[in-house]
Amino acid sequence: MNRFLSRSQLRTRATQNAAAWFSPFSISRSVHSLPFATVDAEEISGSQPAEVLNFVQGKWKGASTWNTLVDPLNGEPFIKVAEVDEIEIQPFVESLSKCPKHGLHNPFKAPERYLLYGDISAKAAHMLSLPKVSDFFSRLIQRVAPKSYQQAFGEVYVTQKFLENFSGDQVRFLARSFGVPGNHIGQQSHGFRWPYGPVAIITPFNFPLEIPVLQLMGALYMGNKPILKVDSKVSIVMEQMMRLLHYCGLPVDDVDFINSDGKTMNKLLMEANPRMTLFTGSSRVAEKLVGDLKGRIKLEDAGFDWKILGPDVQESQVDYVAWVCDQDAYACSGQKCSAQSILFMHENWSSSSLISKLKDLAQRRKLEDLTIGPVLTFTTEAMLEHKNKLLKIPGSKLLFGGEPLKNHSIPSVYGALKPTAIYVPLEEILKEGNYELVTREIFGPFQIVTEYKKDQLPLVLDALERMHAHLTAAVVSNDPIFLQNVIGNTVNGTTYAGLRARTTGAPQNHWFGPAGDPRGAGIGTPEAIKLVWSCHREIIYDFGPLPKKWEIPPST
Ligand SMILES: NC(=O)c1ccc[n+]([C@@H]2O[C@H](COP(=O)([O-])OP(=O)(O)OC[C@H]3O[C@@H](n4cnc5c(N)ncnc54)[C@H](O)[C@@H]3O)[C@@H](O)[C@H]2O)c1
Repeated sequence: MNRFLSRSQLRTRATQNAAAWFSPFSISRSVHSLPFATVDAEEISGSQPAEVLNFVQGKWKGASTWNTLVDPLNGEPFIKVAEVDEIEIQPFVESLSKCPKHGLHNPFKAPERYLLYGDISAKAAHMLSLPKVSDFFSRLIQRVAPKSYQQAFGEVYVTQKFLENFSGDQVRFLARSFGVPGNHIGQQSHGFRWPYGPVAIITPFNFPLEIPVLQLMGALYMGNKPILKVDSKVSIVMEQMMRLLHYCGLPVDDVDFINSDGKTMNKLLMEANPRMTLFTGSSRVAEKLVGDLKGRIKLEDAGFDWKILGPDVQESQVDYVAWVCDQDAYACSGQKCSAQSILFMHENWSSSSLISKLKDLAQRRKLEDLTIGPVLTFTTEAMLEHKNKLLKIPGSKLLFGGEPLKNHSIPSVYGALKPTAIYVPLEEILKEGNYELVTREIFGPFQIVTEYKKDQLPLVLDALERMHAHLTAAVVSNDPIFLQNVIGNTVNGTTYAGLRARTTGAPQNHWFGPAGDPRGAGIGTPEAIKLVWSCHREIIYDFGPLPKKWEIPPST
């Protein structure tokens, strides 16, 4: 999609739709500004820096420290985040502790709030459907987590559709219970979905809107009171979304929103003792929090996501498969937790034009439209060093990329690398000394490519068995026996299978999350919400009456 063309189209539609939503009095205002927003995504700059606040106990609040963020595209200081430090966490701790373990609502308490959240979701979905609003969030995402307009818009769109899915009565259906007849008259057991009460949500930088909104709303739907912390680099997006949610009727006491560094948040968690924490981010921090929180946590952590190209190749499909590989590995500059990290090609594919087509597609990515852009958690040097280590493995070679981006002003705290692919022989990957290096997640435009011969599928499966993260995967084949073999011998939580299989794609219509780990969380679907944000409670009704002539039996 051409960014400028699409934005002007969006603007026209925005004017029409906004007129239907806002009162006649506010139409002219809505064309120029949004009723909830406190920033203009286009205007934020060194001379007009934006400010990001915290929200606690029903009020927007500053902090004693302002963390200044630099524009990832030019290094200009452009956003000031009020970051709470360790001695300022008390209001957040108190606010969370006001919520009882049985939550703000449950099937026996304030059930009207299930309907309230259906209404809030419907209104928020409608707001996001207004092109002016979706354009605002897409641009704001681009400012802090540079990705193409279409990728940023995708986040807004998924969020809108998710909110539509949980409009009307759908929130109360999440809390659907079931009953089983008992052993005698008057007895019945009922299973209920119960909230945890005070909970915490911690999310990373790469999806500034989608991940926090989907998890936040899931937590609220089930009756919890969350404190939400988004990576400060991008928390401006969620700060503005909080304002939109308040505008759509979110009760101000239901959610606290905090900006802080990881250490302060860690301390807050230890003091506030939330009954459940949902962590999305690196495995390093995830494992630390599992210990600190004594296991009261669910994880969406690192992904070293794989794709296997099966034996069935038709030349007419090569373009398509190459295009999906390019999108999976390099869209959002490889900064999706579902990004393709390693590609296992059957030898039939290596003899096709796949790699040369993949190289052409990767090379048409450019900084101007952000189809390639800054890497926010790896420097260029760190990625080049990783490349050099890989190239020392016997038989490995650079397929393409492997150089810094040119002609840019991305600050050196961030990375800037051309889309890169490195071939490493399968036998070498499996060697003890190499395996950890090759399967290290590089959160950037970086993938490993390897080849397997027709009798080497067991080696591929061995490589997959040894991985520690099992998030997404793709098995590109329409051969049912091949698919059965690979799916039956692996565990990834979100696995695409078939000729059109991809590793990325976390829409609202299917489960997204790791498998093979009892701590694994999920996002997006009713099953994910129920699993992450509620626990099972069984009420066994036993009303009687007592049998006639009942007598006290002997002790047992
Ligand atoms: N599985 C998923 O759904 C998913 C989605 C997106 C990203 N990720 C993963 O996230 C990683 C990239 O994000 P990142 O590098 O910013 O992750 P990160 O773990 O460094 O940070 C994630 C969040 O945790 C906070 N944090 C850091 N230390 C903390 C501590 N001690 N206590 C509490 N909070 C703390 C950070 O401030 C941030 O908000 C990649 O590994 C990627 O695969 C996973």
